[in-house]
Amino acid sequence: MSDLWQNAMDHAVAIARKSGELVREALRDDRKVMTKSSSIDLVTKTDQKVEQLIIQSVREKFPSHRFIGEESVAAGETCDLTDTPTWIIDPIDGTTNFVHAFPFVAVSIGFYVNKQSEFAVVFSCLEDKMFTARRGGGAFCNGEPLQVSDQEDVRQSIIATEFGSNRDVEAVDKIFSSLRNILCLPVQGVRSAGTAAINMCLVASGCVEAYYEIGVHVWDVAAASLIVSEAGGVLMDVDGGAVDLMSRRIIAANNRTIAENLVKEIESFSPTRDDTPPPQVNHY
Ligand SMILES: O=P(O)(O)O[C@H]1[C@H](O)[C@@H](O)[C@H](O)[C@H](O)[C@@H]1O
Ligand SMILES: [Mg+2]
Ligand SMILES: [Mg+2]
Repeated sequence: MSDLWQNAMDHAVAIARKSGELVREALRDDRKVMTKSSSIDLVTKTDQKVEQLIIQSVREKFPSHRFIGEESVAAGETCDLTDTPTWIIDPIDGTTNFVHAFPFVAVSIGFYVNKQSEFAVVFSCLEDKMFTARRGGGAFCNGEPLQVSDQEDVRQSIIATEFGSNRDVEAVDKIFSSLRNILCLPVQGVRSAGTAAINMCLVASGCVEAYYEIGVHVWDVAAASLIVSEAGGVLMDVDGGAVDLMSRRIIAANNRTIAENLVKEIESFSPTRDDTPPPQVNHY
């Protein structure tokens, strides 16, 4: 039977590759930085250009589809996931890396129908690694199948996490307290690639056992979540419940045992959800 979404997935791979070329060119010539919510929440013209490129090209081919894009939401678009086919886009995952030429930068495209992930593309454009997954069809890197690590012992694991862009002291204290608990289990190592999507692809590749973060956004994790689950991994909320992509909290792990070990050590908190409507402005 033919795959209903094959055409869309082929387009996602092609446009992610083209976007990656644009990112690589910009890395050589144009990394002018602007800020969003704070002095450490960075955006560049390239983030905006890539998001526009992806949205315009998809709109031409699939006019009825909807979008959730990081830079469109920053510009005031809503962040609602409905049953309509929706492309969830992070044009540059790892903007701070991009600005500093730290070599992990990804273009991330997730595709959801009826709120279920159908396919995913994460292009780690400086490593030239194209990660893909199709629901029920497995996960791949440059066409090679991916499989999570079979490690069951957290003490023999590497855990990835990030510090995010929240510098609120209470949140930073919780982040450090969780990190301290996990380091002192002890685990064999803690790593940060600087991008949620690549951290999760490292889980899918079996290089790290788990990744967790509080403060991510839906566009950071929408694509890589399917890549992790299709590689045999699990997704969990930091309190141990089912993951909710709008909640800005995630554990992506090779198996439940490792994920549950992390749940015990993480001091959780709840950032403002991505699907919270913006405050109403009264024009009297
Ligand atoms: O803003 P971009 O798209 O570069 O993405 C984010 C990363 O992916 C996070 O894991 C990470 O912790 C950062 O906060 C960063 O916001
Ligand atoms: Mg991102
Ligand atoms: Mg981004």
